[in-house]
Amino acid sequence: MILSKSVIAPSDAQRSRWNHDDFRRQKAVVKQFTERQQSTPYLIGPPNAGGFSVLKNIEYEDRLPLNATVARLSSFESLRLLPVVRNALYGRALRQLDEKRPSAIQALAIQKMMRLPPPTNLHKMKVKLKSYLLAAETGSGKTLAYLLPLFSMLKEEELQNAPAVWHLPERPYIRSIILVPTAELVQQVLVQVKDMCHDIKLASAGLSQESTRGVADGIRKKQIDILVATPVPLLKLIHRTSWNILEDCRKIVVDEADSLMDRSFKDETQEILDTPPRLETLVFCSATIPKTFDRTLAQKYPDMERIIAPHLHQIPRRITFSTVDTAAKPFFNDKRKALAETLYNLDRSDTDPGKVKRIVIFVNHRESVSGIVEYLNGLKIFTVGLTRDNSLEERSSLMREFIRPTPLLKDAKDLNLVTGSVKTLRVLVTTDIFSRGIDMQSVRTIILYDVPFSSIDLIHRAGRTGRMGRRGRVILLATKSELRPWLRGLATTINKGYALV
Ligand SMILES: Nc1ncnc2c1ncn2[C@@H]1O[C@H](COP(=O)(O)OP(=O)(O)OP(=O)(O)O)[C@@H](O)[C@H]1O
Repeated sequence: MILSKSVIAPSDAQRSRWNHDDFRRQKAVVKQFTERQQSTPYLIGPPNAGGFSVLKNIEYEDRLPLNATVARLSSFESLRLLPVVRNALYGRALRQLDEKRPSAIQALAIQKMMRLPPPTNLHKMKVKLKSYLLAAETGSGKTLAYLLPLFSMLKEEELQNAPAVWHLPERPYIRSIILVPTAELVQQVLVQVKDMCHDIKLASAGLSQESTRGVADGIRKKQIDILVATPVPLLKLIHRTSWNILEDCRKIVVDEADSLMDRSFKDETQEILDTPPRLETLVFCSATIPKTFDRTLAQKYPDMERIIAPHLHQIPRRITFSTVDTAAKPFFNDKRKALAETLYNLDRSDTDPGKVKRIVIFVNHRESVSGIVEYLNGLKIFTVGLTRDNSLEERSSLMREFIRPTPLLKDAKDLNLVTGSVKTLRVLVTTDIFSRGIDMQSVRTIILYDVPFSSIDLIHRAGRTGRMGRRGRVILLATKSELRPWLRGLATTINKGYALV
């Protein structure tokens, strides 16, 4: 999974188990790694470290030139965006910020995606598919990185009266699609799209497994510029419509693309991508590039342009990572006790004085959620659980409370906080349904109750805090059996800014 000298240095017991060749090979990797570490600020480890390597390794040399480009593009004015889109960005998406600057992935994505096509090319009826991969660390503003070019392209086509627009029929149509994996993300992205499109004047709609049949069928009767959808309901709609409902769709964004292109979703996603007869722009967006995803993209879209932010696969330095050894005294492998003690410490800590402290606990299996919720509530720590078993309505209302700005403690009564011994905490126990894409700006602490299955899960779970320049902390609880050698060095590895593999 990871990659530092400390992580892969063998213990005496291991040393005796390994044969001589293995050990020499391992030593060579450490040496190579250490040399690179001394000469580069991006500490990328050997891909075989820990014997668990799922992410594509992005070489330092490939990251370096990007920094110079990002530095040059330090304002939205220096990027080719339509004024109506820039105004909606300033007046709506970033209205609360005094200084409005693009993040690295936004600068790179807008620069590369808005470069083409020149206006004259738009008069050709058949346009070659242009595909992109946008990859950047969690909380780095990837949503706007694909929305801003999408809005600009759609609007530009209207203003130039391009074939994509004058060819549009009187009947209903869908001009572009944003595919996301969950109903929560449909809601989150749609809110942002609708907010900005109020000014930009583009029509949008949402479709997920939670949409009623009436809502789904209603989509067939509308003229939609941007449809935000999950794959399965969209596919069902395509199948039960007698004409090709994606006849006029020329742009598709696949958000959380590594998950939408993995085994569980791949067939549905690919069928959707293959349905529009005149697809021009295809954007895959992700915070992680697993090797399998990388291979799929290379095979299916060999001409794809890869736009990769310099800090991909690193957990941002503003997030402090620590490990609690639950095998040690005084927990003696009692993980729940270690969790309670960790929460008591957070309650007493002086971070966010006078404010409610929001904490998210991730577990690997949804069956574990209710037990932990019961246990913590028994200790008068206000805790709620959130799994797929909750209705979308319940999930949305719980989510809203964790997403909106942190309330002051004096207002906490309004939030129905229990009057227990632990007054400052509001805890959410959940699984990976909440780990991807959800923008929890006011969550400062993430507790990993279980060791994540892979570096992919680790990056997404940890990424719910420390978003867009904010500080955060991640605490991993590990029992004796889970404390494998690479795990002991994980905190050092992450806090030094190593990219995970
Ligand atoms: N240029 C910017 N300046 C300041 N804040 C921004 C900027 N762009 C986006 N944001 C804010 O940063 C937060 C994170 O953005 P977003 O949800 O798009 O991140 P992400 O990269 O998609 O994360 P994840 O990988 O977890 O899905 C959002 O609240 C968004 O409004």
